[in-house]
Amino acid sequence: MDKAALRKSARDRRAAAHGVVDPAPALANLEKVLGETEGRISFYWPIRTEIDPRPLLKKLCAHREVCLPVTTGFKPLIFRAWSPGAAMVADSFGVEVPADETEVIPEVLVVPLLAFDERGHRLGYGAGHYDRTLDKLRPEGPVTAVGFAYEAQLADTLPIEPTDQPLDAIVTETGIRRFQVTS
Ligand SMILES: Nc1nc2c(c(=O)[nH]1)N(C=O)[C@@H](CNc1ccc(C(=O)N[C@@H](CCC(=O)O)C(=O)O)cc1)CN2
Ligand SMILES: Nc1ncnc2c1ncn2[C@@H]1O[C@H](COP(=O)(O)OP(=O)(O)OP(=O)(O)O)[C@@H](O)[C@H]1O
Repeated sequence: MDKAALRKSARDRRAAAHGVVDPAPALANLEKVLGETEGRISFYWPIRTEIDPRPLLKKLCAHREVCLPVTTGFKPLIFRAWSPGAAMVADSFGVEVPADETEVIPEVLVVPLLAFDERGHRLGYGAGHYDRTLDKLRPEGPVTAVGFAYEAQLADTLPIEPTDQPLDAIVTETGIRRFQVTS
């Protein structure tokens, strides 16, 4: 299957899970993984049928610094701090982001995705935002990238590009997969 077909299939499977699969176990698994990390966490503000990490964003912001990604074109993401009640605006890709433009840098990233495989590779929307972001952040210091998805988004095999940045872990409602990241 080519990437367009993989994206369509994964989008359909994600949509079928959304609103049907109870997200509570996925959130509990994500809380466990994030509890093993230190530093500022980037969450994401969900679009369409992405699994919603915001219950944990709202819970963890009491004792962790949290932020959200902002697109500025086909470039690495930048990040803005989030706190409850923060004013939000749409960014260049139509995703809600904090209006306060002060930039921060995360050590931990909760990464949205369309499909993932058993080796920790992900397929996103094709803009390369998280690949570019991890490529930039990883040489600057330890970064933990955690994919968050419905188990239905598992794909048999994904085409791997040289620029693909593997994930350190993938969390779904059925469990936690951890990977040895060598790059
Ligand atoms: N919630 C969320 N925030 C995110 C991302 C994401 O995947 N999810 N991103 C991840 O990099 C960045 C934004 N990048 C984006 C790239 C493409 C599209 C988009 O709308 N793409 C296609 C297809 C989407 C679909 O049908 O599901 C479109 O234009 O219709 C949105 C955001 C940062 N913030
Ligand atoms: N570090 C990088 N520097 C420059 N271009 C990059 C880098 N990483 C990825 N790209 C480019 O971005 C695009 C990413 O395409 P790919 O299909 O891998 O995206 P994706 O991982 O599905 O999407 P996303 O990360 O936005 O969710 C490719 O054209 C790739 O060449």
